[in-house]
Amino acid sequence: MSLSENDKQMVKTLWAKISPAADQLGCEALSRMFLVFPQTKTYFAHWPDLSLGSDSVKKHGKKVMNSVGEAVNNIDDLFGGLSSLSELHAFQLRIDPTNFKILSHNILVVIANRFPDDFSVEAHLSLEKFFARVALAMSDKYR
Ligand code: HEM
Repeated sequence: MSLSENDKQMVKTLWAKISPAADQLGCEALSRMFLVFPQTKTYFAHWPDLSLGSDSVKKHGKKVMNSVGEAVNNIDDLFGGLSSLSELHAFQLRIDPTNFKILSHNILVVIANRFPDDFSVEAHLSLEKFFARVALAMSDKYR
């Protein structure tokens, strides 16, 4: 399933609106992921503190959302744009790729929660498709 021009425009417009809050969104998305899907915490056992809104979670949330912003900038070539991150997660970090869907879902939830007025049915659909592509692109180097 590929992104239509309309999807791309929708994602870019929504991102322009929400990106000033990206750090906060990233922190909330990770915090939710750790609480709701605790199996994801095993990859971060080396962090001193995985609790809701800890410094490590804040710092990492910022990094993750920076790369989501980069993905929006590379929306016409998501696989190219995310290839080195995919490689890192596949070969150095050894993350099971099913987890990409879990994190993407949590990012979607926090966007809906923090920006309910912008989360129209159309925006939801385009964002859902975008994150499905991001998750797929992040899984690309595993093969
Ligand atoms: C949308 C999907 C994701 C994006 C865009 C993303 C992005 C990133 C970025 C930018 C880094 C930092 C890389 C660096 O320092 O060079 C990173 C590190 C990391 N990611 Fe991801 N990530 C994603 C999904 C996941 C998932 C689902 C997991 C595990 C459940 C995960 C586990 C890790 C771990 C363990 C690190 C290293 C953390 C550390 O420095 O201590 N990532 N990720």
